[in-house]
Amino acid sequence: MISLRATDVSLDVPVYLQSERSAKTWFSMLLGAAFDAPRRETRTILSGINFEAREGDRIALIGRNGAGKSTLLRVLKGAFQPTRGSVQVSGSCQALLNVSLGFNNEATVRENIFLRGTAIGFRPAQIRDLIEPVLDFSGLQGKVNYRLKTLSAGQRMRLGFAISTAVQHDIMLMDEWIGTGDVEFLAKAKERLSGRVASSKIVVLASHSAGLLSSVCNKGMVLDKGRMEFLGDVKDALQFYRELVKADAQPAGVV
Ligand SMILES: Nc1ncnc2c1ncn2[C@@H]1O[C@H](COP(=O)(O)OP(=O)(O)OP(=O)(O)O)[C@@H](O)[C@H]1O
Repeated sequence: MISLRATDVSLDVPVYLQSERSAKTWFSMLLGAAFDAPRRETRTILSGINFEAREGDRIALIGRNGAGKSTLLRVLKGAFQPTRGSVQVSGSCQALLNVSLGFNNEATVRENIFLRGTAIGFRPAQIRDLIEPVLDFSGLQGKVNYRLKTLSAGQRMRLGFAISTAVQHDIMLMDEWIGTGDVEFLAKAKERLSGRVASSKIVVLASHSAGLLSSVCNKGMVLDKGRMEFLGDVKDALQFYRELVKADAQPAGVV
């Protein structure tokens, strides 16, 4: 049985704040910048998140910039350890969060397929079988022995995308759709993602596009300042979010 459960998940991170400078001269400002010790504070980014996703659930993560969507995806993937609470994952999990994770600029394309494949959790034998399909999908057959740093940004993105999506998993965690790359690759990438989403048992997708979220997802979770404010049908979640934003835009004192 495939499932994804977050139990009372909270995440605190340390932040280092530089004190406000009101120096009168550029020299005292320079001295302040060099010698003022930053103040350490703890900031809560996620607070008390509880939910369980089961087979067939496609959850839209909805919220303003900085609400905690990407952070929650990273905690679900295990990239960040929650400060309190726990995450239980049953099934294989693919995260499309950072397509250049595990890349090394000095290594060749072939070596990077190994590096990235290892970072994702593939075994060496599995990675060897993936080399040809990855090169084929990314259109980089002619560049297999080139160093990564000689590739364009779009070619690197193609490579990262081709590796990350090479294998179908049970659970898919995604942050927006990949926006770079040329028109031809974008069409290919969308087709592959649609296939992966359709064959995944559980999907969690963070995006600001209401159209995309309502076409892919059946449930929606609204995050605000790291708290889960709503979980339910995706249309109700989008409506809840619109009202939340509208209420905050009202002048003080207006109900
Ligand atoms: N490593 C970190 N240290 C300190 N604060 C962080 C760290 N990572 C994220 N934050 C803060 O956590 C909050 C949530 O960030 P997150 O990237 O999860 O937001 P988001 O909802 O995905 O936003 P967006 O829609 O802009 O992508 C933000 O206020 C951000 O500044």
